Amino acid sequence: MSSIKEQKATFTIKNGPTFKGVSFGANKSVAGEAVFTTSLVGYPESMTDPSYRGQILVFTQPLIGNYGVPDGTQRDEFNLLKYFESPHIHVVGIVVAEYAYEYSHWTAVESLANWCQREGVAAITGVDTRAVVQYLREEGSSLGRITIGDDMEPEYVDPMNTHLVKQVTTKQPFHVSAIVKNPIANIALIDCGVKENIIRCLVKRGANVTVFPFDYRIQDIADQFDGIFLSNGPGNPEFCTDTINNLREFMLNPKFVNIPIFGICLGHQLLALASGAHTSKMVYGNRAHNIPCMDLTTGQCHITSQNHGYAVDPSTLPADQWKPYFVNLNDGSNEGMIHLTRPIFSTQFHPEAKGGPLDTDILFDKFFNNIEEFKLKKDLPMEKKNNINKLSNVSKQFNDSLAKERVLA
Ligand SMILES: NC(=O)CC[C@H](N)C(=O)O
Repeated sequence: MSSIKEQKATFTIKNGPTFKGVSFGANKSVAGEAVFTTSLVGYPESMTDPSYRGQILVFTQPLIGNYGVPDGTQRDEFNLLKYFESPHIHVVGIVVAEYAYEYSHWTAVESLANWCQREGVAAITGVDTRAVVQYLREEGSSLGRITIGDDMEPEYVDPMNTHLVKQVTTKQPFHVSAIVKNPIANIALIDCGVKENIIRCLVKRGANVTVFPFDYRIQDIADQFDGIFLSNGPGNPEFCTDTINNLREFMLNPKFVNIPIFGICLGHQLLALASGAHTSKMVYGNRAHNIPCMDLTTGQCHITSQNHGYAVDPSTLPADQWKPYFVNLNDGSNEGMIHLTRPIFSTQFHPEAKGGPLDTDILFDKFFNNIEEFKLKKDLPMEKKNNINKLSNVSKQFNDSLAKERVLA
């Protein structure tokens, strides 16, 4: 139960309506981009997803907080955070219709209110979130602010004008071990704000994962790995010029034509930009756990988890190299691309789905199949050629010398 004393709060959309409510979070007025998610569960995961950096998140699920907040420091067998997608909250504020002042769940260690207060995150309850969504759907994504009590109204700030990836990327490389005797692959992951469950989806399949900062020169180390992963992350993809340039150099180097790549969300957008395609801001974005996407190679529909405000324009994909892989069956937007000749593909949605449906988890298996094929193709001396377990030569010494979790500062 929360011990806060009731304090009024106001949620205002720039050039739009004002909503009066009650504060249940930090005593701190905030400004950011107002976005909404229609997901029914998963507020701890969404709020700690680095892709939400700088945003005010409006939950359309009317009752929020009823299952409290789990212990964000607990780690699993891979030393990954068990319940959170990164160690801290990335949204600057949350807006809910009805905050559940009483919570109950076997994993809960504190209330959503306490967590927001500890993390300096504003929270307002009593808002007609249906009206907020109606407004945002008509007018498109907008800036917003939450003002606590009689505070001075904070200036509106557009987080999309900042290099948010720089803020959330690991500051040094780190290594997550597969904890099996014979790891099946060494994967290099470019961290633009990676979610813990993406790393988990890789290590639980038996790969060692070395995570590099967003601007790490992937083209200098790629030949020591069996696969490259490009992570999700916040903000406008066009800000990540370092990553885009590195990827472009990588793609142009004939030495790397057989290396598998898999990119998710921002990773998909960066791969598209590196290939010469364009991205643009969507009207209000897609944030939900139930978005139908069709696999254009099979005609099958999958229900997907999403959180993005930008999209790739598929008509700008160089048609001699790429084809669209998935399409959104609600709004027709691009949901992925696949290379015509190389083992490279990417998705706009989140196959790791934390939270959300696991329909597209098979895409991680597809990435691992590509890795197996790549290992078979490797130009090894004849006597080693049939040894499919022959791993790339990333040095154990290098991995051992690295941090074992993301480096925040
Ligand atoms: N989840 C993500 O990676 C989001 C990608 C990008 N920041 C967008 O909003 O489109």
